Amino acid sequence: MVDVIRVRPAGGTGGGPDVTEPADRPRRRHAAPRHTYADDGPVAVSPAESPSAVFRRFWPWVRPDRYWLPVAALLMVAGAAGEVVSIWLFKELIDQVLVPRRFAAFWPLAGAMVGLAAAAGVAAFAGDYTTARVAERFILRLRTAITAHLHTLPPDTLHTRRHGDVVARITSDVQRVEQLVASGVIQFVTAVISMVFSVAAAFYLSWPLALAALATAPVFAVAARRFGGRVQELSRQARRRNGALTAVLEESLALSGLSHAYNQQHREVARVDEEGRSLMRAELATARVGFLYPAVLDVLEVVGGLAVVGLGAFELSRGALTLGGLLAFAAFLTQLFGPVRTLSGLVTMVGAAGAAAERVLELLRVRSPLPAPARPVPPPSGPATLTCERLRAGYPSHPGTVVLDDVGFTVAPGQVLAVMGPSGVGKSTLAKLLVRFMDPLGGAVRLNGVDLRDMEVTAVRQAVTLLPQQAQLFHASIGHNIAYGRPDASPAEITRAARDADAHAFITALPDGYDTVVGENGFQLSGGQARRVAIARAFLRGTQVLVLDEPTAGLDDRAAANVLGPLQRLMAGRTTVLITHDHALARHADAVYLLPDTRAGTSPGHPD
Ligand SMILES: Nc1ncnc2c1ncn2[C@@H]1O[C@H](COP(=O)(O)OP(=O)(O)OP(=O)(O)O)[C@@H](O)[C@H]1O
Repeated sequence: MVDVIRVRPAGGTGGGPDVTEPADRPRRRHAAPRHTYADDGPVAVSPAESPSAVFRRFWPWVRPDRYWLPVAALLMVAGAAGEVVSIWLFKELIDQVLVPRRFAAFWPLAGAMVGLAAAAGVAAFAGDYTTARVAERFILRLRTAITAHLHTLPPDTLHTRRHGDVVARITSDVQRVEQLVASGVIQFVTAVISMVFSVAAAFYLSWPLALAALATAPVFAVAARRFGGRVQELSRQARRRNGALTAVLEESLALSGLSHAYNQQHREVARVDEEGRSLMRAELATARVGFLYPAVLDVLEVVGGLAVVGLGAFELSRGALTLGGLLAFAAFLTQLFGPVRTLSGLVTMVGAAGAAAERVLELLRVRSPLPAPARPVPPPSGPATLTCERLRAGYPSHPGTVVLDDVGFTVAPGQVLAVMGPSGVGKSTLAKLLVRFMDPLGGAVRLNGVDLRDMEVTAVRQAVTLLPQQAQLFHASIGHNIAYGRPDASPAEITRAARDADAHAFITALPDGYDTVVGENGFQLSGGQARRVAIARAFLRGTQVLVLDEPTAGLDDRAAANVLGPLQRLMAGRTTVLITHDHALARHADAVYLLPDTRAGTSPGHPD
């Protein structure tokens, strides 16, 4: 029997907060005609962060491997030190074998050089591998942490972002951040220690030459500062463009059916091309500055080298230095420039990684709009009564616009309440409130009298199952999709749920039965089949409260009739809110609630 509980006129009186004054009347947004894809440029700019703030913020993900950082640095320094010592042996080779032509001294020196090279090679290999391990483990931890963080956000918060851009931040931006806080640190420490070694050795060999070689050092420092800052600025653009390209690509592939149907493939190609060009320009601008820096260093290196050779010739002529000493000095100079080059490379890398870090941090700063309760109440275990009390709801993206106002009803255990109303009246918004995907602006949703806001979001979902409008299937086997809400379910339980949902017959007719992989979003299934798989999933979960959001939407009469039986079985004995346009389906409810229409100038709610 269908019993109309209540029909409320638009902006009605009594109960809810007063929104009847024209000036205060909730506004509905009317989207202006739009012919472009997005009005916000590629993706939003993330706030700038100082390198030290970036380092502090990411340290927790480096921390578990903090002892490996000095180990890696030491191994790499050992490798570098081996090279310094081998240069020293080379000096001895010249001064003790070549100049005095004493071949007997050759073998011990040659043996020492080979042994040293092998030891240095092993140390360098171990250092590089340890660095790579620290780096990869950091990336893994951070990526997992960001993903976990994103999953604390309700779907609407996540959907306001471009998914492709989020993916770019979790993949390529995270990789760059790693260079800054893990491998970058090791490289920095190694380069500094190697530099100290080389400078000390150079001073030991000849302090006038060492001073001449270091004369250009201040110019290096100034150049590093200027180039580093510029690279960071340009990298910000490049990272944003990279996010935008991934976002466009993702959207373009997801909507390929639409572009084919409307013969707009060329426009999708053009969009990707356009974003690709923007990215290319940004990357080339960064590369120009990034590559100019080593070129400037090259000139400085030549100037330093010439100063050494000029002064070295003088020192040689007055006998203050041996030929071997001069050649060794020249070799040290290249050793010295090695770390200097590494450090200068780090300058541009820090700039690029800093820009990526800002984007990752911005993502980590997004907070869930659903506050956690101070004293969480556990979910009801037995029969549940669902109550909506003077519910008022709107979206933060449209402040001042009220979608639902003064919505009130009670659904007793085992009852089915059909919620109806014209398109856009807020039916799906109500569904989101009932599973706490969002909180109301006013009023409350209660389960056995407990406000959903007093429960952890996970507790709410332990008690309430939402069957969304779209079947939402993973690119996985049917069995996996059915057991998604209860991964511990046995094959027998999965089969029973599929039988209850009238899905068993078509599943067993598929080539691999329950192991058939259904493709992204279940594209290998018909709409009705996908819907029945989703119903089986809800069966298996078996919560006391069900929220069914348009379970027959998009199905033709026959497919809708096919899901009717499973739906009735699913709803039996459960507290159910059945949101629907479908009068045939609503007839199976115990009562019907017509959602009040808050839209200006529209008539009171009638079911379509
Ligand atoms: N995430 C959102 N952010 C801002 N506004 C939203 C959001 N989702 C829905 N709205 C707005 O809320 C209003 C109600 O939308 P809702 O999807 O709840 O309606 P509905 O009754 O389910 O419509 P339909 O029957 O067509 O599915 C619409 O005006 C819509 O524009």
